[in-house]
Parts: sequence; C-alpha cells; structure tokens
Amino acid sequence: MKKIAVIGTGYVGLVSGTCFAEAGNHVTCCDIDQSKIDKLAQGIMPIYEPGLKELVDKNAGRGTLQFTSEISQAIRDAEIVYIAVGTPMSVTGEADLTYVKQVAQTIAENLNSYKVVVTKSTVPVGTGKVIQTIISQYSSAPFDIVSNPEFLREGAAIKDSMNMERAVIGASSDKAYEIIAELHKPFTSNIVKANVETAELIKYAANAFLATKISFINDIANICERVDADVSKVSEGIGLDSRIGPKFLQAGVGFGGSCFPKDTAALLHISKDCGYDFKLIQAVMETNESQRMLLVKKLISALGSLKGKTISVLGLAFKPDTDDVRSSPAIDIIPLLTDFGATVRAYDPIAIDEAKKKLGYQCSYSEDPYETMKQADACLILTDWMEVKQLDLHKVKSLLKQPLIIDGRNLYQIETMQRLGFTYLSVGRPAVHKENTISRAM
Ligand SMILES: NC(=O)C1=CN([C@@H]2O[C@H](COP(=O)(O)OP(=O)(O)OC[C@H]3O[C@@H](n4cnc5c(N)ncnc54)[C@H](O)[C@@H]3O)[C@@H](O)[C@H]2O)C=CC1
Ligand SMILES: O=C(O)[C@H]1O[C@H](OP(=O)(O)OP(=O)(O)OC[C@H]2O[C@@H](n3ccc(=O)[nH]c3=O)[C@H](O)[C@@H]2O)[C@H](O)[C@@H](O)[C@@H]1O
Repeated sequence: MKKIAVIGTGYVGLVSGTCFAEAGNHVTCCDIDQSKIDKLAQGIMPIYEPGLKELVDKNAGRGTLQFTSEISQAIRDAEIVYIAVGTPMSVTGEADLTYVKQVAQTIAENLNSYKVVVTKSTVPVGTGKVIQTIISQYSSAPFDIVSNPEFLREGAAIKDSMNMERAVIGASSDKAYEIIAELHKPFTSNIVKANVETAELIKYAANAFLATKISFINDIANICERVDADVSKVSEGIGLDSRIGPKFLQAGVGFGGSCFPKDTAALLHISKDCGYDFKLIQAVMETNESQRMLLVKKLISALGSLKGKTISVLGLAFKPDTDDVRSSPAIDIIPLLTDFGATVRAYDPIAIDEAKKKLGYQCSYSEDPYETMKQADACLILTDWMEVKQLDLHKVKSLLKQPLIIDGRNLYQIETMQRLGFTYLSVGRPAVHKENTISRAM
C-alpha cells in the first residue's frame, strides 16, 4: 500500500488515481479547480466515462480515495506524487508547460521527505530534467524523477488502466524504478524500462504512429474515390497481415480528441527543436485537416449551395462513449456550415453541454436524432455512436426533405443504402445515388 498524491483531476488524473486506489493504495486526487473537487466529493463525475463513477464511489466509500484542493498537504503526506495536469497546445503548436511547472514549484515547496515525482502528463522530451531543476532550486530534500506516460483511451479508460497492455517507466534511479514498477504489478507484467527521455518520447511516438495509420488510410480512401475502389476492403485486405494489424484503419472525417492533434503538433516541434525535419508527421497533420474539408465539399457538391439549407449533424463528441469535444470534427465543421449559410441542427446523446461551451448558439441541439432530421436537406454523420449506427433508416428517409446522407464514419452498407433509395456519400467507398446508381464518390 503506497500513499499517492495525484495532482490534476482531469481525465487522466481521475482515472489513474481511482485505479491506483482500486489496486489497494491510498490516493489523494488534488486539483486547483475547487468546483471540480466539490463535485467529486459529492460523487458527481466531471467527465462522462463508463464505469468510472462506480469505481470512485467504491473507493471513496472505503476511504482509499480522497479529493482535495489542499495540494500542499497532499504532497507532504505522499510517498509518490503524480503530475497529471494538462499540457495544452500553445498557439505555436508546442506543448504548454505552464501547469507542469506550477506543480513542480508546489512540490518543491512541500518536499518534506524522499518522494518519487512522476510525470503522467504528456510532456516534451527534456521536461523531466526541467522538473528536476525546478525542484532542486527550491529544496534540498531527496527525490527522484520518473516519466510514466499514460496510454488510456477515452471511453475505455477504466478497462485500459486496469488491464494495461504495457507500462513505460523511465526513472532517474533504480530505487524509483522499483517503486513505480511495483505499483504497476496489479495492472500489467509488460514493463518497458527506459531512461526518462526515452519514456517521454515513447508517448509521442505511440500517438503519432496511431495518427499516421489514420491519415494513411484516409489518403488511401481518397485514392479509392478516384479509381472506383473501396477503402473498407483495402483496410480488411491489409489489416489481416499481422505485421500491419486491423486497428486504426477506419477511414473517415479524420482524427480528433484532446491528444492526437496536440501531440502530433508537439512532436513536430520537438523534432524542429533538435534540428530534424520530420516531414512524415507534417503530412499526417495536413491530411487530417483536409479530410474535414472533403466532407464539407461533398455536402456542397450534393446540394449545390448551403445557403438557406438545413443540415442535421449526427455526433458532436470526437468519438463515441465520451462527452469530450476537444478538437472534435463537429466543432471544426459546424462553424463552416453556418458560414456557408446553412442552419444546423445537431444531435449527440451526451456531449451537448460540452459542445455548447464551444459552439454556443451557432446551431440548435437535440438528444433525439430524428428531431434534427425533420425536413432537413441533408444528414451529416460525424461520430460513430451506436445510436447512429442503429438508426431506423426508413424513418430517416421519411423525415428528410430529400434522402441525402453524407457519412464521415462509413457506418452503413452501400447495398442497404442503394436498396433504400438514399443518395449516400461516404469516405473512400462508391457513392450511391437515389436513382439507384453507384458511382465514384466525387
Ligand atoms: N485525456 C486523455 O485521454 C489522455 C490525456 N493524456 C495527457 O494527460 C494530461 C492530462 O490530460 P487531461 O486529464 O485530459 O487534462 P484536463 O485538462 O482534462 O485536466 C487537467 C486538470 O489539471 C488541473 N490543474 C491545472 N493546473 C493545476 C495545478 N497547478 N494544480 C492542480 N491541478 C491543476 C486542472 O484544473 C484540470 O482539472 C495531458 O498532458 C494529456 O496530454 C494522456 C493520455 C490520455
Ligand atoms: O494520449 C491520449 O490522449 C490518448 O489518445 C488516443 O486515445 P483517444 O484520443 O481517447 O481516442 P482514440 O480511440 O485513439 O481515437 C482518436 C481519434 O481517432 C479517430 N479514429 C480512430 C481510429 C480509426 O481507425 N480511425 C479514426 O478516425 C477517432 O474517431 C478519434 O477522433 C490513444 O488511442 C490513447 O492510447 C492515448 O492515451
């Protein structure tokens, strides 16, 4: 049983802190945001994540998980201090380390005994050294630095954390490595031991590689549209090769979320800073941006113009099973539609409150997908929610002014849409026209 302080109670801090408690440790989750702490103390989750509330309630109930804004005290009481604050993208693309440095300063001011200071936030290579310098400037107490990046996915965060595929531990001493390796025994036996810098880079390499797979398949999808090929078959055909694997080969509107866009931009900066021209990652980012626009172009070409048209947008979250809308395709695309003169009605089962914070009243919102379709000129699918996959397509057809669906997630079978008489334009697959013909998508 270790005494752990987790600083930053966002997605990562809350989920990892809760899982450390579930594994038998005593965890204090801290945040400067008092309203977040107050809510958590009352059992109200600040994020939507399947299974999280049950686990928080269980561990808070038995006293192994606590929430506080008294960060100094939590640090003084802990043997291990986890830094899990945000590292948002700055205007120039690199990771903004303001919050990490603030926390390092607070740790330095409260270092009353030996502690292992662990970075879970995604931070540029060299940040461990920066934290070490800040702490040693203000304190002479002994401490070690560890980089232990987080690989959880939103929507599957508890499962990913309780059954990690691997843990990466980059420690400044063997003693610190052993402490953090021991902490991870209940979660995985695959531990990658590295130096601090390597561990920091592994996190960016992992996210950049996954983002590269997505942009690669989107580029292939764009070729498919020009040569009458079907990208879903290409994904199947290459994914069955175990060296390639089937995951992250789903073509569509491009990746979003709080990490892939920010971490690819940060990796580009890291490479520039060390004098390397990382052309591949630049191309991955460019493909992702243009993928959003391709959907808007398809919509415009199908409708002639968007002026005066009503568009039903299905999905605001960047992926299913989360209310996170950070860098979500919908948040990028809806303002473009309204700029072109369209009226937008948006559906999402849980992300409406978060989307309103970004989009305000640029569109209307509904938790009923059919409500957004009544007499709409087209339907645009942006999130692969199960609720959208399972729509009653007969009802959809009867509600829309004309049976036009632009699908940024390739949710439906081409043959079904042809049989039902839709005009159906997806990504990298043959286009279906309501006259019952199939052609290239553009
Ligand atoms: N969201 C995700 O799925 C994943 C995120 N990451 C990385 O983990 C880090 C955290 O991400 P999120 O949890 O999404 O961030 P977030 O932005 O949702 O939460 C960060 C929290 O830190 C708090 N905070 C900021 N400064 C503080 C301070 N000085 N003292 C105490 N609390 C402070 C904020 O109030 C906020 O509640 C980022 O570096 C991110 O790249 C890594 C893997 C997955
Ligand atoms: O560093 C992070 O924050 C996390 O980023 C991603 O997790 P997450 O952003 O939660 O979601 P993913 O499931 O990876 O999806 C990211 C985006 O890619 C898109 N995507 C994913 C897969 C695919 O085949 N095609 C595709 O367009 C999704 O729709 C979504 O917009 C990584 O998968 C996690 O391992 C990592 O810890």
